[in-house]
Amino acid sequence: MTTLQQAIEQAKAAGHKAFIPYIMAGDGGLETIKPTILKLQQLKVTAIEVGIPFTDPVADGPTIERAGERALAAGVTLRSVLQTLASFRDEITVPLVVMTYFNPVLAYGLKPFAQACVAGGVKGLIVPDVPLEESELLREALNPYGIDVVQLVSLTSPPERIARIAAASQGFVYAVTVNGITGARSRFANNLEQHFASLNQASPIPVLAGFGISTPEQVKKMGALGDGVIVGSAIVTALHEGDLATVEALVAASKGMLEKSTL
Ligand SMILES: O=P(O)(O)OC[C@@H](O)[C@@H](O)c1c[nH]c2ccccc12
Repeated sequence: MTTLQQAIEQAKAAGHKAFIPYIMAGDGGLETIKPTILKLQQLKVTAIEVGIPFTDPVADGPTIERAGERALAAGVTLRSVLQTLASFRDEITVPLVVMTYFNPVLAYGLKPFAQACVAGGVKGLIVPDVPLEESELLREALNPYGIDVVQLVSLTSPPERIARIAAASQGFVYAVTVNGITGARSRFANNLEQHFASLNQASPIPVLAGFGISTPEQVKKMGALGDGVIVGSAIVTALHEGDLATVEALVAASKGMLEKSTL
């Protein structure tokens, strides 16, 4: 079992759902990366998805797109993020999952990228613009360094494709809960139960829901469909506004600490 999967299984064994916050690395400047990661680690999140700012973030909605623009304006790059992670590597105990588009990785070179990930304590990788058919390239480059390559399943994937994605994914399966881009949603499709039931059955590893989840109630509801949730835009907004109470409430919901459900 990989480190990432282990962390998720530990949450499960404690009676919790996994909670993975997404942060835009360097939103607020490179120097914010360390305190942000250490704060989230202190809140006992399961893992942290570290987003790399990119000029053409095709899967991202306005919240993450703007956060990326702020980080890019601050001069943040894939290389400087990985160097920053390496600078406090000894203090990182939570598994980190880097989320980047493929172009910066290609420009870096797969092997130097893998080595820089290891130096930064990275345990997993999400590259949304590399489809299943091309993903072997990433696994070949990253797996020798103990880094998982997480695959995304969309709502429209047919059962046979779901099975192949679940078999190839490592650490967990990222089940996208909406058709479209990242960002808070007030409503979700009503066939999610059915979709997750077949996904849970097809997957030998944990299944986490992500996209659109932005309130403690949604964390509870979507977490219940599988093994946990990934929350991006709501976390990015809260961190940008310095609103730690919201971050804490989202994490608490994954641990069953919601006081009253307003579902
Ligand atoms: O922002 P949301 O709707 O909470 O979705 C999670 C998401 O932000 C994060 O996992 C992510 C950010 N950018 C991505 C691109 C593709 C897949 C996933 C992501």
